[in-house]
Amino acid sequence: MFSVVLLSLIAVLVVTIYFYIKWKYYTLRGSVPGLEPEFLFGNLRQLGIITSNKELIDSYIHGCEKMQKLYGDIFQFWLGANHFYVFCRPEHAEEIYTHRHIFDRADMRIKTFGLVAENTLIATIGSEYKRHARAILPMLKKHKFVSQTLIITNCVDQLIDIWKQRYENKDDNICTCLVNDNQQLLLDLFTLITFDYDLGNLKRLAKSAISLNRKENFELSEMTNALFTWLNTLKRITINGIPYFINYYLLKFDRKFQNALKILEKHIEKIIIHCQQETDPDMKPINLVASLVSSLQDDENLERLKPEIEKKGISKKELLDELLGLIAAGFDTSSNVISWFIYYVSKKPEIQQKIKEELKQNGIRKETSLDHFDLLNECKYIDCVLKETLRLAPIGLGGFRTLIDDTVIDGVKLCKGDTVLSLMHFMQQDPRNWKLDPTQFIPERFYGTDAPDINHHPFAYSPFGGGHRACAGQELARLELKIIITRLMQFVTFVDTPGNNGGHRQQMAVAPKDLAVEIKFD
Ligand code: HEM
Repeated sequence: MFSVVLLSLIAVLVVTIYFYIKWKYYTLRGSVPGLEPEFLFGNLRQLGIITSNKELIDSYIHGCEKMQKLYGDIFQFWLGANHFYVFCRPEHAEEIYTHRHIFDRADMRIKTFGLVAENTLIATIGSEYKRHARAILPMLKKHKFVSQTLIITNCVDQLIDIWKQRYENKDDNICTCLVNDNQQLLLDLFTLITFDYDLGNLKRLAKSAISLNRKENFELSEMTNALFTWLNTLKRITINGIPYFINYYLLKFDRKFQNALKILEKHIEKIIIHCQQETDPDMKPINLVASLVSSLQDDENLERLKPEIEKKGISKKELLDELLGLIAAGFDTSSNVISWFIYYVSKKPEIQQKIKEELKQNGIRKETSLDHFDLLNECKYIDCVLKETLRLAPIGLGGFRTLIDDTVIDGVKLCKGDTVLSLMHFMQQDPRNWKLDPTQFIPERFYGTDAPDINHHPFAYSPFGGGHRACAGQELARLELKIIITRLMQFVTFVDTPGNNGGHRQQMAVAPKDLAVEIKFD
């Protein structure tokens, strides 16, 4: 009898919890249109983004685009358990990005990043954010990197040599692993210029190209492997639909993830020691890691006891999280932009030709070393190509913000705690915002003072988000991408092939699913 009562009570409890979670997390709110979400999956399965066993088969961007077609410019959306209101007009973006006292970094970002690196800039707000920003933001300004041009070109040169080894004068000369190649390029390059640390992936890639002439037989470095485990975990917890506190405990017992963290801690400890040995404490920090290391707290225990507003500097754990967060934010985005650039220009040889002519006109030939970024100042067409790539490439959804006060956008009442998304990618391709066909890759839309789309609405184009929480690395990103594009165009031409079909593959950012080009060496 007792056990029957107990079982009944448990059953009632489970059903109550189920309905509570369903009501709290998975129910349409107010009058804003949207698809009634499914338990755990939200709208992801309904929109064909994931399968029933949570395999990602399409990008979140396609999902949001389908919703816009169904419901118009304002709708609600569930990415797993994460609910947000989506806004699709530049006027909405302006409202969201310019009112920093109402819209701050989104809770879902704080919580998901917080599970894998709770102290990264991306996952902090208020005084804690300001303390981290003081150590990081000044070091991500463009002028801090212009002297690193040679490091960037050296990395690109290594990759071009790898391609030569693999494809020059070979029958099988179609490259289908560019997304991976570009990831290794950006990982090595990013850790070198920001942390003065060589991950050695390009060297490994080169070795495998020489010894086996096969691109698949390539072993990642220990740190890169751990980094990918960490990134995949971040991607998984973003979409697995499980409430945060359960994910928190699942991660505590996830051995693969915990091992990866230990490996990352070990390598980052090495980076810190190397940096401390190399840096003169009386000199100004010369790179990002040096700035972070110089901000390390003298007495962590003492700082921990202070209220946040009085804390100074960052702890060692915070430094580890910052480095991970910056790699996560910086490498996947930039490497996918390069992959999309290659995809778009392989379809338009005339654009590659125009870039090459611009380089020649500015005296930049094959043998010209790009040791001064100033050399590229006059290459305005390349700027337009990069701008157009960032407009069309489906890198991310846009800016997420959580409200810290009630407000109204375009007649929609929003409450403190609600999360909104300014759907940047959609706006960048919405025909209402562009004169020339926005589905086409046309750098000329921005080229020259009277170019057709030069006077677009300022908030119709925001690949780096906007406002006080816009991308912290955008100056670095623009600089490294311009140098990479230039260096590639100094030496190679990308030629379209029958398997070069594009499509979306959702990683942290979105990569082209089928990128297959012939690489011609000029
Ligand atoms: C083409 C490359 C990149 C793209 C398209 C990109 C895009 C973005 C976007 C859309 C956001 C969200 C902005 C918002 O919510 O308004 C963001 C945030 C961020 N990005 Fe980037 N990013 C790129 C490269 C980088 C690089 C190279 C770094 C670092 C070195 C970086 C560091 C960050 C950080 C730290 C944040 C969070 C800022 C904050 O929370 O205040 N990003 N990025």
